[in-house]
Amino acid sequence: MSLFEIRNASVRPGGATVLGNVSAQMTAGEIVTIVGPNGSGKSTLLRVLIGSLRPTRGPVIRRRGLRIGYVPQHLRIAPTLPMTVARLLRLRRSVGGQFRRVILARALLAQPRLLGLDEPAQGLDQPGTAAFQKQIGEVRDRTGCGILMVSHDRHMVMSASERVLCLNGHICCQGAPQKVASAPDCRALFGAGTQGTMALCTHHHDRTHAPAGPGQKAADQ
Ligand SMILES: Nc1ncnc2c1ncn2[C@@H]1O[C@H](COP(=O)(O)OP(=O)(O)OP(=O)(O)O)[C@@H](O)[C@H]1O
Repeated sequence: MSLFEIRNASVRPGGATVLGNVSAQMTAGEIVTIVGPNGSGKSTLLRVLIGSLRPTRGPVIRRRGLRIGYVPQHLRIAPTLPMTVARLLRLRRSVGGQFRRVILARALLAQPRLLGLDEPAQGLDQPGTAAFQKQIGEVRDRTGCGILMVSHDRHMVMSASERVLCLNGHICCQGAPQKVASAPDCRALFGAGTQGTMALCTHHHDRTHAPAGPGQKAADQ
């Protein structure tokens, strides 16, 4: 059985469509990455799938009793935490990668069956990214949990994922990263400036893409 399934879900905070008619599912032990341009709704979709945001329309069905761990894109330290500002800054600066690993370890304490990671490689250098990527694979192999990530990092996408969801307000296409990486279609979506580094979609696009960007309406299907 799937860990979750959403069918034709839409998210319209304040009336503007951020996600339109999105359907997705994921099975246990899968590593899936959501990619897309800035503002294409990746974090929003992740939040819908892990249950921290209710879609405006469409059912979200989760496996009964599904334990979910989540590492958000922006880490907020509670202002009430007894820590000096100097110590906090030192922590963030000196151990950016380790800090992320600690947050991941904390998310794993609850032994989640689904782990949502929003930009887990953010702030990591290449060795840090490679180590993190290895850790993610080990976590999956050890626990069998499904891992759902949002990432802009090509190495994370290409090496760590088994399936890629390409998003631009709706799911444009999905598939194995190595299968979709060479597709020319997606260059238009990600822009020529990427020189194809994020050209991750090979599937036929059944609609033209509106330019993506913050504040712009996504195509609602
Ligand atoms: N609660 C909200 N109310 C209004 N607009 C929202 C809300 N949440 C998200 N948005 C808008 O939806 C769009 C998608 O946001 P989201 O953070 O999901 O995109 P993203 O693909 O993760 O972006 P990035 O790559 O920059 O992190 C943005 O234009 C954002 O401003």
